[in-house]
Amino acid sequence: MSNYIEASELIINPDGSVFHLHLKPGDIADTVILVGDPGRVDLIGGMFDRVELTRKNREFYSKTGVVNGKRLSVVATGIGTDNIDIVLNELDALVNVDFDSRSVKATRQSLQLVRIGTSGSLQRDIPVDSWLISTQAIGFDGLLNFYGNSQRVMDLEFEAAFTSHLNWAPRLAKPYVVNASEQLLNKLMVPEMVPGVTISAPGFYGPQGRVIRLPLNDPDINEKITSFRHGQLRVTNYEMECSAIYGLAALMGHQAVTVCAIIANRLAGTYSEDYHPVVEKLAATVINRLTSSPVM
Ligand SMILES: O=P(O)(O)O[C@H]1O[C@H](CO)[C@@H](O)[C@H]1O
Ligand SMILES: O=c1cc[nH]c(=O)[nH]1
Repeated sequence: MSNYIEASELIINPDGSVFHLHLKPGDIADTVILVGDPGRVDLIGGMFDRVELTRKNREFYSKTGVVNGKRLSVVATGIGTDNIDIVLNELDALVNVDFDSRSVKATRQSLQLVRIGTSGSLQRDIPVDSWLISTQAIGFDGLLNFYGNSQRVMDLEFEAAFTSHLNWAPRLAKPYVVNASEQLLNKLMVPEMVPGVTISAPGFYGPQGRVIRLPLNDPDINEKITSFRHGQLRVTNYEMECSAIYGLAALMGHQAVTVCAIIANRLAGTYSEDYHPVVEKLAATVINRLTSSPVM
């Protein structure tokens, strides 16, 4: 069968679960909340009316349950877009690959993927403890460039304006710009939510312009990012996963959105006194919006 996916390409564990996530087809809901911190899975699982299953392997900790009569899953991705490559490919395989015949199903299923994360602000007027929703993501990680036809989901005009403003260094991966799902943006847009454009960086320190001991390749990079404008849009924050979630979701036919609690303001040099209640209220709000009425 030409469609056959070899054992080395999609690794299925002896118990029938997928290699890293240790989840089996049917274990995940249509709506999946993605969090970086595995500790946030217990927080969100604690908001479920009933937990149906819990799985854990490495940093990939998952729960599926029911809230307000709607099935939801929460999956910890760990940190970084390299982990997102694993999580998105395995979640997609769980719904779109027949594990028995090892072939792609004739009918594709679209998941709703909602990342609840933490982030650092790049604009002075977006203070710590704000909530931010990412209308677009800019990937500094380069992950999406490995996939075929990926330019079809990229905003190349935005990319060109951004790289020109920053005088983008040729040794860095080409940044890519991808939009969030319009439907999920509308669903989660509450008055407290600040809309913004989010950079996903392939590191927390140098790649986000932080200097501890090592100097930066471009010491002015954050100032240039803060001053960049593309029409009405400005770049608002750094985190480490959103670009790959938006990019892979768009290529695979899933919907995705990211909301973050701002825990640091890079211009003011401030850090939240305690961001945990901010994340908890954000998660409760997201779950309420996702389960209070049909999303589709
Ligand atoms: O709080 P999470 O979801 O992990 O998100 C942010 O926090 C981590 C860095 O401290 C990165 O994963 C970044 O994206
Ligand atoms: O500044 C920050 C804060 C949280 N997460 C990040 O990636 N960067």
